[in-house]
Amino acid sequence: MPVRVKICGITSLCDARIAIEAGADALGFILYPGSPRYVEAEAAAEILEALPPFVERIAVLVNPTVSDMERIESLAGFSAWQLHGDESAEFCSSLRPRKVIKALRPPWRIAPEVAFPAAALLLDSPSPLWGGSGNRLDWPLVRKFTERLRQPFILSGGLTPENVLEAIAQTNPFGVDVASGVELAPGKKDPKRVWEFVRRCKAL
Ligand SMILES: O=C(O)c1ccccc1N[C@@H]1O[C@H](COP(=O)(O)O)[C@@H](O)[C@H]1O
Repeated sequence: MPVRVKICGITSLCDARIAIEAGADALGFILYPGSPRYVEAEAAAEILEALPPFVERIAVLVNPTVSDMERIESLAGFSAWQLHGDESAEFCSSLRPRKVIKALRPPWRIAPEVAFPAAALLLDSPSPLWGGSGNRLDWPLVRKFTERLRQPFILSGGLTPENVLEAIAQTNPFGVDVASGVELAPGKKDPKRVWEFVRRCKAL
């Protein structure tokens, strides 16, 4: 199965179009105010309205309340929710039927054999800002953990056009997710790096 690619930290329609033209499957919008890639829900909604179909639109949040999510839902049409904080299994379960991607950082405190109530897990590296650190995960450790996993997982954390093929070869993820590794500056994508990242993933 071809690996799915998410380009995260989109803050403008121009960058969204670059990622789509490059062949990305999903775009991520950081709705967490502590991030240098923060985009207000109203601004994200304007970008989403201009996007073509068949592109996943992911809202990235850190420890949201249900009412935060309901407010965003009233403004913008996201297709899935990437929860990047300390959200519990019970909280994720309560969000059904929304599609949840739950981000986890090592040390992983879940048993991989027990399905977590989320459409997918996203494995990221530790970060003081919850995400977008550019720090790489220990891929052999990821492999060991995911071998027993019973649901799709997305690899993230410090991926770049230069290392993504090695990361995929070592971990065999359902998808890959990149924010800082394809940027000119936080919140501004580098078109060449976006194209190169997607091209390498899709050439597999
Ligand atoms: O990118 C951010 O600023 C961010 C902030 C808060 C939560 C998640 C965030 N991004 C996610 O972090 C990972 C890894 O990013 P990077 O490629 O290492 O820069 C990725 O899943 C983003 O979706």
